Amino acid sequence: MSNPVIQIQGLHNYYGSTHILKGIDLTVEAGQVVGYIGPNGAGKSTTIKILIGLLANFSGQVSVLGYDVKEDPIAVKSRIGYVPENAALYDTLTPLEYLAFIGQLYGMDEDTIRYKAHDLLSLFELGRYADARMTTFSKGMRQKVLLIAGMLHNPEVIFLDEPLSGLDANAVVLVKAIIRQLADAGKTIFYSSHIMDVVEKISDRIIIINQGQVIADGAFAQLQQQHSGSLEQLFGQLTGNEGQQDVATEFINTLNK
Ligand SMILES: Nc1ncnc2c1ncn2[C@@H]1O[C@H](COP(=O)(O)OP(=O)(O)OP(=O)(O)O)[C@@H](O)[C@H]1O
Repeated sequence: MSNPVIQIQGLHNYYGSTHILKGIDLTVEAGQVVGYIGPNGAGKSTTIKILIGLLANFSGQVSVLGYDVKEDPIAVKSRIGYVPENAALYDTLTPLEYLAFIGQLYGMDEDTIRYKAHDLLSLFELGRYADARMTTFSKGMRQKVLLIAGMLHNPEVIFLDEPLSGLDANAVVLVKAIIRQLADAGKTIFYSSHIMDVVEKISDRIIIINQGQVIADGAFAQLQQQHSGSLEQLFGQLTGNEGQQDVATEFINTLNK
């Protein structure tokens, strides 16, 4: 392996006495789209927060773009992009004001921020809302602003936590194309999502974690050599949740009692 963008060795993390991440080892090269998937509570967001220097209560070696995230979290934060799940936007601001705030944090100059923010908002069909307060924005409109905020400074590595949340079908197609083209241009995309058919289609590599451990890692075609079917089916087989039809029947039987 030549020049890894993300390196994780022996990563463990606890919340209180609960052991969440139980020895994660990963190396990610530049130009890959990596889908990081797993059941609710598996530890995906926790891993991403550690990778971006937001969470320091862990043991093990973690570096991004060659910077140790514990020793040098500021260097990491300034070079990566992050689109958080369920982010609280400062919604009394307008998109332009919010993006100006984010751009300044990244040291961008005001003119660049203004024209980029304006153009990027227009490309996401939010141009006419650029100066509107975000208090009235729908979930998808907020998500679009968050996506732009995470990429505005054109980072080398982008971490996306459930990036398609609330987006309409056209915006999903657009974001998928942006992710693909960014990776083709050499950027690294590390993202977590529960939308299996999208993960299946856009990831060069899929990493499945369950209860804080990596249980599968490879291109979709490689994973299929051991477990045939769609990613959704494979996910069910590997994470022990294959009987969802029976669970649904039991759910309805319980409703009918
Ligand atoms: N701040 C916290 N304090 C205590 N426990 C936490 C905290 N954040 C997360 N956890 C616990 O850590 C575990 C992993 O959470 P995490 O958010 O990383 O999961 P996830 O894989 O992203 O799940 P989801 O798919 O539901 O978003 C869960 O059991 C969660 O309850």
